[in-house]
Amino acid sequence: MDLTQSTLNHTPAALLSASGLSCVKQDRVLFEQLSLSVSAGQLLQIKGKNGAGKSSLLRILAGLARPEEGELYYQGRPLSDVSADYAANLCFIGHHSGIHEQLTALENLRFWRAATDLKPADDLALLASLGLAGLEDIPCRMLSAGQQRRVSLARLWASRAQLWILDEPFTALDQTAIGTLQQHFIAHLEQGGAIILTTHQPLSLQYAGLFALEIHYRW
Ligand SMILES: Nc1ncnc2c1ncn2[C@@H]1O[C@H](COP(=O)(O)OP(=O)(O)OP(=O)(O)O)[C@@H](O)[C@H]1O
Repeated sequence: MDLTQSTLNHTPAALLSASGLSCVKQDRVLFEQLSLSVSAGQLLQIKGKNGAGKSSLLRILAGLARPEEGELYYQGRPLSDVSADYAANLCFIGHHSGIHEQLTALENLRFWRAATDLKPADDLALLASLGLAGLEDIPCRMLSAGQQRRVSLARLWASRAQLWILDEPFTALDQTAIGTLQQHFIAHLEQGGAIILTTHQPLSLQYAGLFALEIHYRW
């Protein structure tokens, strides 16, 4: 089983790299000796069947869970030494939308800006650009699944983080929204950003810096 990207390195040129990662859940080894790296301008897609361990890997890469074995490096330095810098330069959006359902779309964005120390900006215009005009003041629990996902993803337009880690970002989105998001991915990558994501949908991006890593399901 090849769980090592061909571009692997831990030099400062790599924004995030990992070596020898292993993860065990419920006595099942999801993956072991997994190594990867992502640099500015690169998008790394984590592939694998349901239950293979993609979300578990993303949580480890985001610093939200610890691997059984292995090391993570941010800009060539052990993640544990630079965790605050890493967190400040990371936008993680997990499987669930991560929005507060009792709050409106606008309140969610403002809450998130405050929590991440971002300056106030024209969130009404941002929400309108994501097809949410007229829905800004409705509690998010009353929005559709795709609309809630759009509110969640609005963070990617507001964030200054260089690294995005996204778990199934296209879930519940219609084709228009998927197209808008993919264009935004390209713009982020062209500006020196980096993205690690999972998706069960084929990526239709025309971009040179795309890489993939497959986690093979293990019993
Ligand atoms: N918190 C947990 N406690 C126990 N087992 C867990 C936990 N989280 C995940 N697992 C198990 O780990 C395995 C991998 O789960 P994970 O969510 O990483 O898979 P995935 O590849 O993202 O799947 P999918 O494509 O369905 O989203 C599953 O068998 C799951 O039951």
